[in-house]
Amino acid sequence: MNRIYLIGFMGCGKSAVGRRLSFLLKLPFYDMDKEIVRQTGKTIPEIFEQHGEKYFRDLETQFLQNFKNDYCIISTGGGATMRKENQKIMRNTGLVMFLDAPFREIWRRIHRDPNRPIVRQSTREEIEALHKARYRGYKQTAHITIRTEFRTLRQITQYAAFQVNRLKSERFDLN
Ligand SMILES: Nc1ncnc2c1ncn2[C@@H]1O[C@H](COP(=O)(O)OP(=O)(O)OP(=O)(O)O)[C@@H](O)[C@H]1O
Ligand SMILES: O=C(O)C1=C[C@@H](O)[C@@H](O)[C@H](O)C1
Ligand SMILES: [Mg+2]
Repeated sequence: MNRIYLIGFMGCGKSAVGRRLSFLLKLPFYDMDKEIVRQTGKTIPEIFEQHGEKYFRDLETQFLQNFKNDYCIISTGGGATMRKENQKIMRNTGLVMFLDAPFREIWRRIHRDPNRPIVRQSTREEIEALHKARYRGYKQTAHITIRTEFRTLRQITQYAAFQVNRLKSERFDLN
């Protein structure tokens, strides 16, 4: 139990909070999407186009199975909590924090981004339905849910750091 996983829908703030938390707690930061891009030498849209979504989901599971570093912060892909297998690995190897942002805010942040194949191919209603369908999975996977509405990135990061320090003595071995 010595990693911190940030989970949640696309655009909820995982990368932005992860970077700040990494600085505050002095722990290295890994972005799962970026690691997959680095390992495959392909962009995420390329992976989806050339190999399909299932292949990308397998890469996510492989990343979680093979990742060896401890004492770090990992920002996960927005769909990485869909598989039970992935949920298990995350809960068993770290503290899992769900950044819970309201859908209208998420949509405002992601709808023009060309690097998100799922958003590019879908309507707002479809993405909202996906958010709804995944919500329970995020809640179930997380040890802690952080509601981000009306909070700045700084406030969210400080709250996350407070939770890490609070839980450290109980079950989270970061020393
Ligand atoms: N609480 C917040 N207040 C203001 N801006 C925010 C907040 N959370 C995130 N943002 C901004 O929203 C955008 C999306 O955030 P970010 O890239 O961190 O999301 P993400 O969860 O990593 O998404 P993905 O991994 O799917 O790309 C960024 O420009 C980020 O600075
Ligand atoms: O929500 C999703 O299914 C995804 C989110 C991104 O982080 C990437 O992992 C990819 O674009 C798929
Ligand atoms: Mg990100």
